[in-house]
This record gives sequence, C-alpha cells and structure tokens, in this order.
Amino acid sequence: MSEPATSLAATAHAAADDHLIVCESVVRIFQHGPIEVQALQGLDLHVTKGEMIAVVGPSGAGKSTLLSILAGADSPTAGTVRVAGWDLAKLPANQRVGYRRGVVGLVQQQTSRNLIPYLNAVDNVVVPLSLSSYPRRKRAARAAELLDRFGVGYCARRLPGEMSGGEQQRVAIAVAMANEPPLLLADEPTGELDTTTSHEIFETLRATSAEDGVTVVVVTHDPTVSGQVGRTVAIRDGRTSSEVLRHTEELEDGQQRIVAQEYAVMDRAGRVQVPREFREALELTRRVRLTLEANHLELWPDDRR
Ligand SMILES: Nc1ncnc2c1ncn2[C@@H]1O[C@H](COP(=O)(O)OP(=O)(O)OP(=O)(O)O)[C@@H](O)[C@H]1O
Repeated sequence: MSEPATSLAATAHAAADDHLIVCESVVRIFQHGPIEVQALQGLDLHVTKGEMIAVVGPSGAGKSTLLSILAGADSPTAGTVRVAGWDLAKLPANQRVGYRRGVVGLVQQQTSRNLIPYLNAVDNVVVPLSLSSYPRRKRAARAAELLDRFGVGYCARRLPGEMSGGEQQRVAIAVAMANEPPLLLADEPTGELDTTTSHEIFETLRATSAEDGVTVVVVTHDPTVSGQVGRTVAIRDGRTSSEVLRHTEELEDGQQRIVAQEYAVMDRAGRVQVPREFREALELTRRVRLTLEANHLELWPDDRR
C-alpha cells in the first residue's frame, strides 16, 4: 500500500503546467421553471497528468455534476474547464463527440449502464473501437487483449447478464480504456460490489493509472477507497472544501507509514471554509479576528461579542 501512495503523492506535487484537468470557478445552475439549483458554485480543481484522485462529499454536493462536465456530457454555466487542452466550456457540439470518444473513458456505478446487454464482452469492447475507426480486422484481437489485461479474458463470449458485478465492471473498464483515453472517470464504480471485489476493482484502476499514466478521477463514498489514493478532494455545497494529501514517511526503525494531512482549499478570491468542528469548538460565528504572523495566520473568535 505504501508504494503507490508515495508515487501518487509525488505526482500530485508535479509542475503546475502539467495539469490534465483545470477547473476554475466552475458554476453549474439547473433551472426548473422558477427554481434554480446551484449544483456547482465556483469549484476549483487541478489534477496532474497521471494522478489518481478520489472525490468525496455528501449527497447532493455536486460530484456527479462535476463528472458529467468532465465527461463532456454536460456544460458549465460559467467558469473554466480544460481537459487535455480541450476547453469544455466553449466546446461546440460537433467536437463534443470527438472529445468523448478520444479523451475520456467513463465507468458508472450501475454495472448494467456500462455495457450493452445483448452483446458479449468482446463485442462490447469492439463498439468504441469501431466508433474510433480502429482497423476492422484488428478489432476483435485488440478487444481480447484488453479483456485479458483487465483479468476477464475468460468472459470474452459471455453476455453481461452472465457475469458477476465485478466481472462486468472489469469489462466496463476495458470498454472505457479501448481508445486509450488520457482520462478515466469512475462514478462510484464499486458502489454495487462487495468489499473484496471493490478492492480488486480499485486496484485495477490504480494499476491503470500507475502503469499506463492515465489520469483517474474516482467519485466514491467508500472511505477505504479514498484512503488509498495520494489525494482525496472533498466537495461540499458545490465547492472544493478540503483536500487530504497522503505520503509515506520512513520511521527510525526503517518501517514506513502513510501520513495523511488535511488542507482547506482557498479559492481565487482568498475564501477558505473553516470546518464545522473547528467553528463549533471555538464558537466561531459571523465575525473572526485574523492576525498575520511570520509564517502563519491566526484566526481568533470575536472577543467583542
Ligand atoms: N439534471 C438536473 N436537474 C436539476 N437539478 C439537478 C440535476 N442534476 C443534479 N441536480 C441537483 O444538483 C445538486 C448536485 O447533484 P449531484 O448529482 O451532482 O450530487 P452528488 O454529489 O453526485 O450526489 P450523490 O452522492 O447523491 O450522487 C443536487 O441538488 C441535485 O438535486
């Protein structure tokens, strides 16, 4: 467990211009008649090429909305979203198809939504290959190779209904990776699976990131999943509220341990959300006092209340 965490944390700190994903002040408003729902309210997120991150947050925080935008299935109302140099806020409809076929692979929670139920595993993987004009003669061999790579070569001739949930998710990853996209998005990919199978699927995603240099964004409620990546980004009320970075530290006896450090995320206007438990512990309410010290800030309760 320690090695991947080290390399992922290292990639998290790579050069700023090495970002595959750049989200700045992203807003997404859904309008239902007179009612407006602000699903994303100025979200900032940068993800380095080859990094794997987990996105967590309470129900309704905006995680799926973010993933839909990154997948090219939805557009932001305002803000900047760039993926692999594609400007998704301004992407014309006729280029959206090219983006979705070549730049991004998507694995969803419901195993049944990832695969075409009347096609066997090989034919499911052949579908994206045919859409990208991969040479016809080589498609079946490439599909078989991908199924082998993700450990489900033995399912090649089975229909999705003849496979377990874990096998279906592996085939779904093979489908998502068929055209070698630089970005793999997974929305609760282990949500319908038992703990052991979840762990295996997660390991597969991690290997894809580490071995093939694919950037992976996983939305998850599973704390064991989020605890195994170099960076976990928490979204609250449509904004990135905090990030946990993990790295390995060597102890005096040569043993290694993983150290996790939580950071609040500051937006471009300098706004930081103070976690609720901190606010409650010191009874911080509407007004706080800030003092600048040599290498840190102090934030004090309002003593004039
Ligand atoms: N198509 C839509 N039309 C209207 N409102 C929407 C739409 N999609 C999402 N929302 C709203 O936007 C907010 C964020 O939803 P989103 O699905 O992104 O949250 P989430 O963090 O993925 O939640 P969950 O963990 O429950 O899947 C919610 O208030 C939701 O009701």
